[in-house]
Amino acid sequence: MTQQGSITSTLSNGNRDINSVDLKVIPFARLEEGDEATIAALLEAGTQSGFFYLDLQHKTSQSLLNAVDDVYQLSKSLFDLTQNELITHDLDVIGPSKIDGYKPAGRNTGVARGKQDGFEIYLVSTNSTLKLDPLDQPPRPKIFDLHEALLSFIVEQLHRIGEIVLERFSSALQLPDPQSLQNAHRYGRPSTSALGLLKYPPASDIDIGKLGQIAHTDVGSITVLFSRLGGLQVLQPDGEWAFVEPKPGHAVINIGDSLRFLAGKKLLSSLHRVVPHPDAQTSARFSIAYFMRPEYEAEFEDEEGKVWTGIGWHTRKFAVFRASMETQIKDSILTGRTGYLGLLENF
Ligand SMILES: O=C(O)CCC(=O)C(=O)O
Ligand SMILES: [Fe+2]
Repeated sequence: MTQQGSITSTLSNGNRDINSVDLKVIPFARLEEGDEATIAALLEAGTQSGFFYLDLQHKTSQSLLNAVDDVYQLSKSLFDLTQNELITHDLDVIGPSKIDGYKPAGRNTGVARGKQDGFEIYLVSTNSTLKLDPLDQPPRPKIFDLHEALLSFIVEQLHRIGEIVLERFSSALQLPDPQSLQNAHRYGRPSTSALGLLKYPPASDIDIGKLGQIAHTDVGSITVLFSRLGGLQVLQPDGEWAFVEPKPGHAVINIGDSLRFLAGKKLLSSLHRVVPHPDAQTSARFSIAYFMRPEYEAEFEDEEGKVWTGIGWHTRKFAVFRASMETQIKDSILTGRTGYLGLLENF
């Protein structure tokens, strides 16, 4: 059986061959105007792969692409701060939801046996960007306050992209309640959504005990990702891992657990991980991810028919991210598969 996402091409990089996946490309402008062929392609990507490229090269998305460039600069400056400064905003200390603050490398399990994770992340919750609770604004590095307008703009734009994707999935899947997906993600309602700034060190500068990001399905609904260097890999139907190469002017979008569950398990929450890429030998890899996640009280059923709230599933999943590999392998929460962690071999 041929499945979208199973076709790989081999890129040549120096002496190394790199397996990469040919994802569907969905032009956002066509999706927004409701073009039927584009919606059909979206549905195919969502049901057969769970990943696609969103083409943002139309002139109406130029200001968003400019904002993404500005957020890269912000992210570089942020991670130039000392560890001592960043750790004063420790995400595990700021609050139980882990949606605001800094996580240093090494706090989670990593992508190879015996390793911890190799990436830093700073999360800015959408609740705090939109000031949903003016009394609960976690203190953050000054650089964010200097770029408040940029953060509000990009969150609004990326949330809007998420809403369009939800609307189109909703109609294409002919869900019993045509508003159910949108109603679980209302803009301005408290949710675990967040903008994530991630940094992976260059291969030349890797700490021996820390590597990449462990294989996982995303906890939320839609992840909109931008990066300039490779490293992200998806598990394909044939069981092989393949790189999702970055494409200028495009975002990489993937579906997470919450959307899969909200859509009656008709969409795939694809397994992915981050490993060192041959192109990232000497440069650090920065990625920008908008994690669109359901409202706290949205409800859905997991694979076994157990009912969760948005916040409940989030809390459950993050406990597993922090657990040992022995615990992670015992159930399907992290990867959607019991007994499989998708570790990088020979490391
Ligand atoms: O950095 C990336 O490319 C992917 C990050 C990711 O999968 C995540 O943080 O959930
Ligand atoms: Fe992810």
